[in-house]
Amino acid sequence: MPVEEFVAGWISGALGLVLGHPFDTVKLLGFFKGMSFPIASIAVVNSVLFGVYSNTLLALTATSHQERRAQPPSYAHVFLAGCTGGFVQVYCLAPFDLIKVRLQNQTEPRARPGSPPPRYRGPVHCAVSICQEEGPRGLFRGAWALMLRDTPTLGIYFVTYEWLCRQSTPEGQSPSSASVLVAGGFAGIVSWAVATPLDVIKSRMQMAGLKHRVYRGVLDCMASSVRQEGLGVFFRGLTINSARAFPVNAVTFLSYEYLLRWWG
Ligand SMILES: CN(C)C(=N)NCCC[C@H](N)C(=O)O
Repeated sequence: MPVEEFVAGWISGALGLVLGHPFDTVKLLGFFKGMSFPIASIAVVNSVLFGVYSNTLLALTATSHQERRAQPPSYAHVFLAGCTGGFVQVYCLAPFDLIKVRLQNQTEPRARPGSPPPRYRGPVHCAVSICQEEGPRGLFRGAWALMLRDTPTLGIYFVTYEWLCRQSTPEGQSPSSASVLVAGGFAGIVSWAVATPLDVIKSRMQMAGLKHRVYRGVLDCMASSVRQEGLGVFFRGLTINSARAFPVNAVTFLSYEYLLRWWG
């Protein structure tokens, strides 16, 4: 199994995240809180995403990343490979994402005189506290919502990227840097626009019992949220998700492509 896509995914994920973290936490007035942790974690998650995506395409089309410019895979295969990568990366992402959301929801990162101490002192303390309070399975709170969010949207993510690259690149040639940046950025926007409703539900499931009531499942969380806040609740954070998604994914795809060209 070629490993270069896993390595390129790891590095490109870290580079993309540095750009996106302030956007990600501004939704919760957090800015740069908990940044060091996601760099390591999302780099690993991105490595799994791009590695599984590329190797699934290899299994479906018998073409390597380099060969795919001359023999482009069908969009059906790209979508299926993207969904597979999206499904598998949830197993890595779920604990990391839960810890990130819990830390970002702490508006008081450090104890201040007269104010209650923050619930979690950092990512490791957060993980240990969740395990002690809920058992290891507690680290996968919200994983179903994450799986429903990421599996289809990552198929859309890679299809959008491939389609936009092909629209701006002569047949059989590699896309230019500008094409990769634009295609990656819009792939991020389109996929996050589709993902936002379940992203809202996912975050509520992850904060259940702390900031939201405990839900009986994804559907209960959706119904309860609509009852209390209307259908608009599903689009909370859409603007910031989209503003963040363009630079993050433009850089992610550009660094991924260049690392594989350099490697290949
Ligand atoms: C809609 N979703 C969940 C995605 N498009 N995920 C893949 C992009 C991940 C990238 N590190 C980011 O944070 O945007």
